[in-house]
Amino acid sequence: MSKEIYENPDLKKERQNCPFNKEEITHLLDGGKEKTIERKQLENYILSDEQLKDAVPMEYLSHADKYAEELRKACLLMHKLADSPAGQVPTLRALMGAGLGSAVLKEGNPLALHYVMFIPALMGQGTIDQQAKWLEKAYNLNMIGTYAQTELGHGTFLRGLETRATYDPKTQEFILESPSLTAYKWWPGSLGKTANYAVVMAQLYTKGKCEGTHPFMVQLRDEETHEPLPGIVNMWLNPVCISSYIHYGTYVKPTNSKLSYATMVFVRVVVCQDVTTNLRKAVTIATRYSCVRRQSELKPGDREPQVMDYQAQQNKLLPPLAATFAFQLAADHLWNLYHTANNNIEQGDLELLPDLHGLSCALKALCSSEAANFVEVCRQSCGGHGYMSCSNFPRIYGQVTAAETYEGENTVLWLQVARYLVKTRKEQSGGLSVKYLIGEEKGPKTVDTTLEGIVKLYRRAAVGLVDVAIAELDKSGRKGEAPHDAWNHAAVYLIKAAQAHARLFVVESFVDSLKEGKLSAPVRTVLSQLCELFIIYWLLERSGDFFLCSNLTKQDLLLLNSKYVELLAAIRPQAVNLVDSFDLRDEVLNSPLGCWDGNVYQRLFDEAAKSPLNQSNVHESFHKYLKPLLKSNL
Ligand SMILES: CCCCCCCC/C=C\CCCCC/C=C/C(=O)SCCNC(=O)CCNC(=O)[C@H](O)C(C)(C)COP(=O)(O)OP(=O)(O)OC[C@H]1O[C@@H](n2cnc3c(N)ncnc32)[C@H](O)[C@@H]1OP(=O)(O)O
Ligand SMILES: Cc1cc2nc3c(=O)[nH]c(=O)nc-3n(C[C@H](O)[C@H](O)[C@H](O)COP(=O)(O)OP(=O)(O)OC[C@H]3O[C@@H](n4cnc5c(N)ncnc54)[C@H](O)[C@@H]3O)c2cc1C
Repeated sequence: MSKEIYENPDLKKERQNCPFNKEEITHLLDGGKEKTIERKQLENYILSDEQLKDAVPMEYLSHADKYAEELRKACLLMHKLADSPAGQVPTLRALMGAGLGSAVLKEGNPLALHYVMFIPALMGQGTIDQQAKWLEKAYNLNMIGTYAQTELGHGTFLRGLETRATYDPKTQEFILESPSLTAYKWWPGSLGKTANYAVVMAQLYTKGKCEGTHPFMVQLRDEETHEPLPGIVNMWLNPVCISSYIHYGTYVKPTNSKLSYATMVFVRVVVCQDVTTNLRKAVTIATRYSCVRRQSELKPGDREPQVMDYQAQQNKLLPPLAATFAFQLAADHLWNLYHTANNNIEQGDLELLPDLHGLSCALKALCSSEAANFVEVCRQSCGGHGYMSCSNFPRIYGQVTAAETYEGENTVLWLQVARYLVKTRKEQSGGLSVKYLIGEEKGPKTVDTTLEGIVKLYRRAAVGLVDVAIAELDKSGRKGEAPHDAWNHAAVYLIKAAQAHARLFVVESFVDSLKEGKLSAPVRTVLSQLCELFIIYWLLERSGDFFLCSNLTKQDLLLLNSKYVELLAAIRPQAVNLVDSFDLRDEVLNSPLGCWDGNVYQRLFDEAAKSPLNQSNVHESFHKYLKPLLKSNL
């Protein structure tokens, strides 16, 4: 007799009479029906493998055992990648996109940097010959690489990196050295114990002149014994300059000195997708739990309500739910720009490079910071159970907050965006992705609170805040301040302008995607409600920017507030159906709070029972420490 599949009755009720086709949204997020099929096949292929499951929860292992267990699974995963029926590269791309890696490797993937930075660095910066020599070896995992740029003393300021690569014309070799403690490479993933090669970013010196940071291929460990090569601690020999600019002893400048930063641009684009995938997990966990959890009293004398019926809970969870769609669509736009710009760069056309740099910095900083804030709100919305390690919120939060720092600390990236915006506005040229900065904003300054009207408000804020920042820079200049001091004293305005630009891009991506997309009427309705909710939410959160840069009035704001709470109520009935559309398997969510069947309490209890402390009634430490204390009559 088939075992009755339990489904929490409240969740079951939430799923009845769904007014839209969930699969249509799943296909939209996957990039089409075929992609959904491919993803589900990959998920089955990976998640059905018993050897990829944890014998005991990772949190109960020692540091060394965690590393060994993650490495065991990562190596097994690589074999499965190589044997994948879909092919290695499509499977890898699906693995990275679907957040599947973290479903299997919960403490982190010791081989992630090999795929996310080492191979992209070879592909983006290696010469044809170097790629012929190393790419196959890297794809076949005959070498494990990392990307070693950050040092103990420098992570942000690349022009300040201390590692030196001095070219010796006699031997035609580069001598790499770490001249000081602060020059030690620090932070690169896999560098400590896993990688045997690294792309090392170092200052290139030739004929006594520093030519700036360049990438070098360096072997770190013996391929057989894995022992560090001689002198590896503070002196490296025999590195090879990737995309060598040394021709017969003479340095030939690259067309753009920032092309050596290309790997970071790629990862910033990838990070936008990754933090969105993590946010989708957090929203799914919190939404399902909020429909299972009944607490307190809404109507005196009534049964305890689902906490999702509190407007306060909807205000916590529906903006992040909407954000997952907004960030996904913006990340898709950025990915397309990345490919176009990269193809052009390969043909020597660098026109889109500033746009790509500006936009990748903007979206990486915006998506990572917003996702981190929203994940924390999702955790808090689950009360005490949200604080448990098994809820998976601590791990998801750790992953998204890391993204606020790595690949360019967010503040530093905001200032990069501001530099690009100020230049575009002042020079009235270039800026293909910031066309609104070129020429004056036409049309009346009256405000209408339609979707189009709200988008116009975002544009006014984006261009207005750049002008406010420029006015500050000019004011400082008139006072005789040097440009670098004026820049530093305008930082607050510059960052606000950069953030307003990033939000405009996300808002326009969302609105334009709904206009262009071939959507059924029911899906268009619910996504339009989410879009309107999200752009009003952000406007209300940052109303000062809009008051400063448009004719927005107090009445407009009150009207938008009313519209916002109406949208909360309108979307509430579809919350579970929307997160079900993400099609995230329980193994990917990895949380008793977010499981599809809503059997939360039993699963929480089962998780707690796995703790080593729950394997006996009295832990041995009682006899060692507590009992003597109890007897000591202090
Ligand atoms: C099976 C496995 C599956 C695994 C799946 C896992 C998926 C997980 C997803 C993601 C995981 C990611 C893991 C990543 C781990 C982290 C890695 C790292 O952190 S690597 C190190 C990152 N470090 C940085 O980002 C450093 C930040 N600093 C800088 O980039 C630079 O110092 C700077 C801040 C940009 C300043 O550079 P610099 O001083 O040289 O330039 P400026 O003087 O400011 O500007 C001069 C002009 O150059 C332009 N510019 C600057 N940068 C770029 C660029 N990158 N591209 C193009 N142009 C650039 C700048 O705009 C100026 O132009 P003008 O104004 O003069 O025209
Ligand atoms: C989880 C994780 C994984 C990582 N993996 C790698 C890796 O694989 N390879 C690698 O090379 N690196 C890696 N890193 C290092 C990472 O790239 C750096 O930590 C990051 O670039 C920030 O640089 P920093 O640590 O020097 O911070 P700092 O720049 O020292 O930041 C300290 C403060 O100074 C401020 N600040 C710095 N410059 C400016 C400025 N110009 N204007 C205003 N404020 C400024 C920052 O905003 C920040 O508030 C990793 C980091 C983390 C957290």
